[in-house]
Amino acid sequence: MPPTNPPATKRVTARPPNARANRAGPPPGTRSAALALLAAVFDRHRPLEEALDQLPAALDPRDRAAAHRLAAAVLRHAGSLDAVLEPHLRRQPPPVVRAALRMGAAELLHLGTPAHAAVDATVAVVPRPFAGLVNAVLRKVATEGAAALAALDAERLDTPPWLWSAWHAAYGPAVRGIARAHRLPVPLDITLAPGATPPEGAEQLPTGSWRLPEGTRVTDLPGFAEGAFWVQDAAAALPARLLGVRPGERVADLCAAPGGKTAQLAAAGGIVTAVEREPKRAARLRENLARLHLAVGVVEADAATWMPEEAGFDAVLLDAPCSATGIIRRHPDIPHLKRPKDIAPLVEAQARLLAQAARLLRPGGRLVLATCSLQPEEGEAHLARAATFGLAPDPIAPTELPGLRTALMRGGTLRTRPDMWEEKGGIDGFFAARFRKL
Ligand SMILES: C[S@@+](CC[C@H](N)C(=O)[O-])C[C@H]1O[C@@H](n2cnc3c(N)ncnc32)[C@H](O)[C@@H]1O
Repeated sequence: MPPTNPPATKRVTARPPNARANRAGPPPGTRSAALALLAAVFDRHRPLEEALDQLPAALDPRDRAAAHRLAAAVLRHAGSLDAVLEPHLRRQPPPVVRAALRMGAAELLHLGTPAHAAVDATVAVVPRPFAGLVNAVLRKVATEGAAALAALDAERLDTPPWLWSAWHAAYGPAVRGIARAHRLPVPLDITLAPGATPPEGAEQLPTGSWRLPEGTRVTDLPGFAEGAFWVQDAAAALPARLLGVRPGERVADLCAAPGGKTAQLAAAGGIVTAVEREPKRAARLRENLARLHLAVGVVEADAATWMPEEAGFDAVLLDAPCSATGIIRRHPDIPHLKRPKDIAPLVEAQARLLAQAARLLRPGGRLVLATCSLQPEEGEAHLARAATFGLAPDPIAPTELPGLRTALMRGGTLRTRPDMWEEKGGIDGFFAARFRKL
């Protein structure tokens, strides 16, 4: 379905992103908060989003955003930062000191914090016996770090070897572009509600999404609270569009929270039932839909077994749970949390969900399967399986992907990768395929 651009009625103005200048680095309190985020990911293997939710409620939202930015810089560059730090360390420091060193080095080498501020503030958050070490090492990094970093293969160092091998096998030399994209700042993409006008400074992408500069805080944008738009990467906006929902059609969205795609389906006029298994995530889905003033039936259930009294849906969207290796740009904790052994159980769960999605459709009904993964097992490998569930391919046409023809694969499936649209600021990695029920 081609994107529809609502007529402009009024323009709204965004507060400039990162309004605080970087004269002295991040505001006070953020480095301790960033250390807490890094400990959650590196030491306890918990997702960054969860750790962000657990920061003290009293933390100023700007400090929270700065801590997030700092932690994200460390997670994005951890391998190359370690390689820069290593020559200056005689023995392995304790985890909190290692995290602080990575953080100080990230400020010096990636965030443009002045050397004195980065060094002094990092020294202040480490246990006293390590203050001298951290001071000495970061002073070295301040003077020699940039040259050391330039001499490294940072793209490779910042990519877990198993992912590099898998992406090289799937995409050949493009693996380097993918790894490069993971190290770059990421713009903010939004989808506009029908009839809403874009925030000032937003640029429209060929596929219909709107893009704002990196560092824009969405909650600061006029129109956010009123439900004029929602956050959604340009690639994430494609699967629901490809379903081509018409007003009045009955639509099931099987793995729905936080609800970006549900919102698109409802905004297109579908009568939508959104299924979500996790109660907390279902609550967030309801909140988001309320902000957007969209009426959707939300069901808390396992979509692999959910069967309503009245099935026979016109359209089903299955945005299946996956390894999320396509969204590392926005979630730099993923390479530190996922392991090769995580893929097989996810593929199995996706296959069960696909079988059930097929059962929910009326004959002739449409299904879009999507995953935000770059692993072919979680995408292309499902095509052969779909045939056994009575699903026939419904190839995507080139005209449905304006400006993104390179993402259209043989057989009419979609495969976006983070190295695409490099000049525009990149795009997340998604797989999507459309089917018709026989
Ligand atoms: C990839 S996310 C969905 C993103 C969402 N479609 C959007 O656009 O905002 C997958 C979601 O599916 C949920 N989920 C995972 N397995 C499920 C299952 N068996 N039944 C229902 N929901 C499930 C997860 O809790 C998660 O919220």
